[in-house]
Amino acid sequence: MKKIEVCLSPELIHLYDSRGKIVIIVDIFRASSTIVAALANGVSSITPFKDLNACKAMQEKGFIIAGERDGKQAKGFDLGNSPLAYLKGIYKGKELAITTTNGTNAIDTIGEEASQVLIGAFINLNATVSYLKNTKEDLLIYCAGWKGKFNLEDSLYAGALADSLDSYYVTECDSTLAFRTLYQTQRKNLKDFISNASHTKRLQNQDIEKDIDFCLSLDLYNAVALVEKGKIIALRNA
Ligand SMILES: O=C(O)[C@H](CS(=O)(=O)O)OP(=O)(O)O
Repeated sequence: MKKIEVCLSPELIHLYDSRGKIVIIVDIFRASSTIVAALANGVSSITPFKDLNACKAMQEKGFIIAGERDGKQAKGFDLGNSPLAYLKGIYKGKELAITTTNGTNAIDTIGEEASQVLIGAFINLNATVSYLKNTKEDLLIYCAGWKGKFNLEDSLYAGALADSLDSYYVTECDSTLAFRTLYQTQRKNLKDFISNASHTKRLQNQDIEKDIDFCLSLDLYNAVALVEKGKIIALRNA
């Protein structure tokens, strides 16, 4: 049977072997939610960058550029890191380049040894669950955390995904067991529970409560986000 594991922070990723596995990267506040929202609202592809200047240079190539550092829109960029910026198909058909504090950094650390790399968010949880049910490989859920530290919202997403896939995978991984159980106890109270998280408080100070609320909404979209040859694209479930 397939196996599932959860890596709670980029500082721990060297302890995991991603060879031949599906790796799903999660950064609920806000990069992975923003990536899924952008693709579901018609952005044709998203190229993630670790480096701010490399991302900015993509503007000359006709890309829309989104840049965020410490929760704020980076200087000279078209957009910051808000998923709400992509609603109503404003950027439909456009190519996007994006760099964020934690999320695109985590994407950068996963090499080509993984069999597939997905990007996960609560807003497409069920779509990702349906997709993964039909795959053969083991699964590694990789939480982007905050500046190397563990965070609650990414870990609870990992618990939600593990819980939804319970009959499809086995696990000997303690972080999977811990967060599946925490999700089961908090699932009816998820928004309130995560509102205590450090990252929620940090972003609330930046007046982006609407983003937080959006990122914690379940199953708004049926698109699955897949990294392919350095770009993130949408797969739509049948
Ligand atoms: O803008 C965000 O949501 C965060 C910024 S911060 O590090 O939490 O201040 O970036 P992300 O890469 O999406 O975690």
